[in-house]
Amino acid sequence: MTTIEVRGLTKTYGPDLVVDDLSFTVEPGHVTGFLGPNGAGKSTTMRMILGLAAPTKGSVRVGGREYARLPVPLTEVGALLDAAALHPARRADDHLLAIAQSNGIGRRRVAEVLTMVGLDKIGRRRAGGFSLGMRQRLGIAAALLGDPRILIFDEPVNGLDPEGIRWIRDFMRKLAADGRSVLCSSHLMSEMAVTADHLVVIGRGRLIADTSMSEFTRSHGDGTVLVRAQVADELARHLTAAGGVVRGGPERSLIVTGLDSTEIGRLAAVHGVALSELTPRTPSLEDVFMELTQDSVEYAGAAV
Ligand SMILES: Nc1ncnc2c1ncn2[C@@H]1O[C@H](COP(=O)(O)OP(=O)(O)OP(=O)(O)O)[C@@H](O)[C@H]1O
Repeated sequence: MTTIEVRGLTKTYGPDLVVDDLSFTVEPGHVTGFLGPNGAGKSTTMRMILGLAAPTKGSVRVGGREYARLPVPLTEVGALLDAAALHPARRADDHLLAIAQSNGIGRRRVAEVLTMVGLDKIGRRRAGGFSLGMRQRLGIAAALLGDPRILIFDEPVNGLDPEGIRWIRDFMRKLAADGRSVLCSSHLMSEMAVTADHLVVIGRGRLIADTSMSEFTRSHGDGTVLVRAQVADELARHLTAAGGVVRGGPERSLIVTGLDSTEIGRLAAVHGVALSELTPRTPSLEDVFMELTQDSVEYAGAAV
């Protein structure tokens, strides 16, 4: 079994309810994006999945068992929580070897994971001199040591340059394509839009959405279509007569609601109106996310 099953998970710190009756399942073969505004409870949830924090209520099963009951956890689940958690004076390969040996994993696997993350040429260098991108790769190498079927990444692309972001994105997608379960937290919506297949969205510790990426934007979309025609006014009349709601868009375009692009194309053809553009518009993941979580952000900025 390669799933993560979170059931009724709850965590309080003193009077603060940080994770509130959260239930979701992370399935193999997908990158599951774990989204939420700052302070939503993502890291706390991940720490409970990994047995680093005790739930106040509820349960988590990793590969069918509680983390504490996994005989060799590293072979079941690998995690990148904080890439800065390195001994700066230690060489990269020694860092990995220490983790490997304490889990009964051999030296050969250290060389393998260094190659997988592209650090094989610099494995003898001290981690203290590594860039953030290299540290992230080293952290991922550590997570892969036990060849686990489940991987958890907490904000893996934070602070990385575009090349580093692309590398991590492609790597996560490859891990999922191998049939692994990948759970990746982020508050970067645009990044998740091109990385994740499935989304679990939380706000103030509560589940807001648990859905496929396409369903997420589709079900929350306003379903507008952008249309351009030489005779925009005439087209607008026909569309309105057919039950559409039409308003002016950028650069003399029309934004239509209430009719889909097939229907608009058909009406244009029937009335002999040539179209130069017909674009269904789904809202960006960021738009949907902002709308869904607006009540659950910790500190909202004033409009400027
Ligand atoms: N050990 C702790 N003691 C008290 N409060 C804590 C502790 N750990 C986390 N919290 C609080 O729990 C809330 C959720 O924090 P958490 O780090 O899980 O959120 P997050 O979604 O990962 O946020 P971010 O995107 O900012 O990392 C925050 O309000 C935080 O201050």
